[in-house]
Parts: sequence; structure tokens; C-alpha cells
Amino acid sequence: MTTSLSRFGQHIVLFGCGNMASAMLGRWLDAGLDPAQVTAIRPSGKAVANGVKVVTTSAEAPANPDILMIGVKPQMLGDVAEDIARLIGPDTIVLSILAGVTIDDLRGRFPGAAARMRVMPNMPVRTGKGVVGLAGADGKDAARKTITRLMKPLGHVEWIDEENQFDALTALTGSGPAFVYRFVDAMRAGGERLGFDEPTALRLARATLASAAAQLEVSELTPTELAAQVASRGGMTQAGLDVLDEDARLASLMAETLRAARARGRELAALAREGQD
Ligand SMILES: NC(=O)C1=CN([C@@H]2O[C@H](COP(=O)(O)OP(=O)(O)OC[C@H]3O[C@@H](n4cnc5c(N)ncnc54)[C@H](OP(=O)(O)O)[C@@H]3O)[C@@H](O)[C@H]2O)C=CC1
Ligand SMILES: O=C(O)[C@@H]1CCC=N1
Repeated sequence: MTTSLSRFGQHIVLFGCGNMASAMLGRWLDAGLDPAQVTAIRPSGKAVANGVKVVTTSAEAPANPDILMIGVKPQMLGDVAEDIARLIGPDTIVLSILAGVTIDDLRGRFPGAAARMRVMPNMPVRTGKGVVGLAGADGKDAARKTITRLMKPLGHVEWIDEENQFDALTALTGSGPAFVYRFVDAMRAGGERLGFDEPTALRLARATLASAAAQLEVSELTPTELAAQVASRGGMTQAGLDVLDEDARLASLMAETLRAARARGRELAALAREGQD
């Protein structure tokens, strides 16, 4: 499937265009999407990208777009759902990037749409090497194909058949970059304790993460096997791994971290439902 969007030919309304939707849009434009095909609705009226029309209210946005992507916070959904519903026509595919909010919630709020899908991007999509999880499509193959094509330039795209795994996916891939950044920060702090100044420790920690990520991307080995290649028998790395692995403490910490993030998804869905009849 091509990753060029120069002939995409669908009109897109972004209902809410903050950090996440802007990152997706930035990459779509890099992939050739015509900015004249996009309208962003954001109350602040802040520009989003060259050539993309920004309006501050939904009344100024074109109705019945091919695609309407909701990019507000989940807690806001109840406040804006009526405005969104007014824009939706029978041909509109509704995409939601909202953490937690289910396809049933979307169906209840937007019964008039052609199809509804959950989309879970992560912030690195801006580089074209992000991760996007998808679920839904209401059994519409054409809609599924269109949205897969739109998401492809963002990075690794994965359809999740069991929607009940979507909050788990969100924890792993949507929130995941923040957990990795914390890990890098911890390496930076550890480096400082070993005597590096802060900028040097940060530079080395970042470069190490980037180098490991690059190898993970191309290698067929598992992370366990890659770690074993680094750790010479009786060497320095093994001494460090023994600390991380003792009582599986890093694995336990990560499992607990992901469980907490996933649990918050259900709470956000409940908050998004408030105010709904
Ligand atoms: N941040 C991330 O890494 C990820 C976030 N998400 C999801 O993306 C969504 C947005 O998160 P994020 O981009 O971080 O948040 P931001 O706060 O950056 O963006 C929220 C957007 O909603 C807009 N908004 C607020 N009120 C209204 C309104 N009444 N009408 C229209 N637009 C409105 C804001 O407008 P204005 O710009 O004018 O303030 C802003 O553009 C969330 O639902 C989150 O779950 C999903 C995956 C990853
Ligand atoms: O923190 C959040 O709720 C969103 C979902 C995944 C990343 N950011």
C-alpha cells in the first residue's frame, strides 16, 4: 500500500487539533496530503499548519466531511458531541483518538455516521515511525481500507479485532513512549550519579536509546536475545542486568505501570459518558 497521500482526495475535519491531532496532521502533510482538504476546529484559533483552514466553532466548518476525527480530551466529549453530530453526514467516517471511549459510545453518540472507528496513535507518528492501533469500522471494508491508507504514513499500523484489548493497546503503545522517556530519564539520572554532568548524561542516554531502537527495528532477534548478545559472560552488562532482573523488579514495575494506565482508560470512558442521555 502506498504511503503517499497526494491523491488521497477525502475532506477531513479535525474536531480538536491539539498535540496529538497536530502530530498526525503534520505527518499527513509531509506525506503529501493537500492542506486544502483539511479543516481544523479549535477554540483558540491557533494555526495548525500552512494552508490548513482553522475555525473556532463547528458552525464554520463544512458539514458532511468524508472523515471527521475527534481529537478533544475524553472528558470533553459530552460537551461537544452535539456539535460533532451536527457536522456528520451519512458518508462521514468518524474517527476517535480519545482514550477509553468505546465504539458503542461512538455509535450511541453518532448514529448517523457511515462508520465509526477507534484510532490510537502515539506522539512519534510525527516522525512517520509511530504506532497506530485501529478498531471498529462497523464491518465496512471500504472505510477500513481508506483509514488504513490514511494511517500508513504514520508508522506501524495494527488492527485490533477484540475491542476489549484497546485500552491495553493504548497503555502499551499510546502511553508507551512516555514510559520509555522516563526510562531514558532514569538512565540520565543514573549517569549523573556516576559523575557525568547533566547534559552529557542526557546526550549519552538519548543516543543509547536511539541506537538500541534502531537495532530492535531491523533485528530478527528478541529483546532477550539482543540483551544476551550485549552481556558478555561474567561481564559488566550482566552485573547490571542482575540488578534489573532481581525478583523481576523491572518486569513487575512495568506490568503495574501498564495496568494502571489501562485502568484509567475505563475511568476516562465513564467520564466521557457523563452528560449523555
Ligand atoms: N497526547 C498523546 O500522546 C495522545 C493523546 N491521545 C488522545 O488525544 C486526545 C487529545 O489529546 P492531546 O492532543 O494530548 O490534548 P490537547 O489538550 O493538546 O488537545 C485538545 C484539543 O481539543 C480542543 N478543544 C477543546 N475544547 C474544544 C471544543 N469545545 N471544540 C473543539 N475543540 C476543542 C483544543 O483546542 P485548542 O487547541 O484551541 O486549545 C485542543 O486542540 C485525547 O482524547 C487523548 O486521549 C491519544 C493518543 C496519544
Ligand atoms: O494519556 C492519555 O490519556 C493519552 C492516551 C495515550 C497517550 N495519551
